[in-house]
Amino acid sequence: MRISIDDVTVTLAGRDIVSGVTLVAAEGEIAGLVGPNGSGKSTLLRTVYRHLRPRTGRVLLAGRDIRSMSTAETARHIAALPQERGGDFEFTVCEVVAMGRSPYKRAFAGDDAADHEAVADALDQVGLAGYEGRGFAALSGGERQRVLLARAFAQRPDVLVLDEPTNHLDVQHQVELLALLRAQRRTTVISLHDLNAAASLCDRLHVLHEGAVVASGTPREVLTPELLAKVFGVRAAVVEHPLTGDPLIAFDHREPAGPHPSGGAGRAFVSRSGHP
Ligand SMILES: Nc1ncnc2c1ncn2[C@@H]1O[C@H](COP(=O)(O)OP(=O)(O)OP(=O)(O)O)[C@@H](O)[C@H]1O
Repeated sequence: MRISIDDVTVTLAGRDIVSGVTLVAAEGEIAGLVGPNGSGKSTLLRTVYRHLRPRTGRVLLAGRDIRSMSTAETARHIAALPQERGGDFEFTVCEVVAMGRSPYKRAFAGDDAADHEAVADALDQVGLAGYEGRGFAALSGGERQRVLLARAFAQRPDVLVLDEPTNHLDVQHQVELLALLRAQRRTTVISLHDLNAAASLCDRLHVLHEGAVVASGTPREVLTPELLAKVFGVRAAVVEHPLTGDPLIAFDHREPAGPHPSGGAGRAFVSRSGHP
C-alpha cells in the first residue's frame, strides 16, 4: 500500500519540529529518512504510526487519511518499530511478539493457529527461534530490538515504519535485517543514521534538515559530497561500492567539513554542543 505524507507540520511545545513535509512511499518502495540529530525524523515517523497528530497536513494510506480510520484498522495496515524500545516489559519474548496480533482480535480472545504461526514466522525471520520463553527484560539491547521487530512483522502489515532499526545490532545482524527488508519488498518508511546502509537499502532517500525536506531522490542523486558537507557538516568522497555497485560514502573522520579545519559546519556543531 502506498503511504503519502502530505504537507505535514508538527508543533511541539510551541515550536514547529516538522514543517510542511510532503513525501511518498509508493507500493513496495523503501523510503529512507536521513538527517542530522534533531532534524525531525522520529517526529515525522510518529505521525505515520499515529503516535502524534500533525498540526496541519495529512498522512494518507492508499489515499485514505489515517485519522479517518480506527486505531485497530490502522494497526492492521501499519506496524512500527518506534525509537522508544520499552526495556522493562515483564513479559516473555513470545508474549511481546504476540502483541503484534492484537489488531486482529476481539477483546479477550485467545491466540489461534494463525497467531501462533505468525509469531513463530516472525521470530524465525529475526533469527530468534527458540527464544520464546525468555524474559524480554533480561535480553541484550540487540536481542530486544529484534524481538520488537518480530512484533512488527507478526502484525503482517502492509506498511512498515522503522525508526533506526539497526541501532544496537552487530554488523551481521544489521546486514541480515537489511537483506530481509530488501527481500520483503513491503512499503517501508525507515530512518537510518548509517548513510551507507541507507544507500544500499533504500529506493529513495529524503533528507531532513531542521524539520524540512531539503533533498529527495535516489541515493545516488541525493548523497553528494556537497549535500554531506552542507547538511551533515562532514567531508566525504562518494565512490562506487566495489562489491555491490551502490554509492559508498568514504567519510573523512579526521576533519569536519569547512574551508578551514577549525571552521565550517563542523565548528558550528562543536560550539552548539557546548564543548569548545
Ligand atoms: N515532545 C517534544 N516536545 C518538545 N520538543 C520535542 C519533543 N520531541 C522532540 N522534540 C524536539 O524536536 C526536535 C526533533 O526531534 P526528533 O527526535 O524528531 O529528531 P531526529 O531527527 O529523530 O533526531 P535523532 O537523529 O537525534 O534521533 C529535537 O530538537 C527535539 O528536541
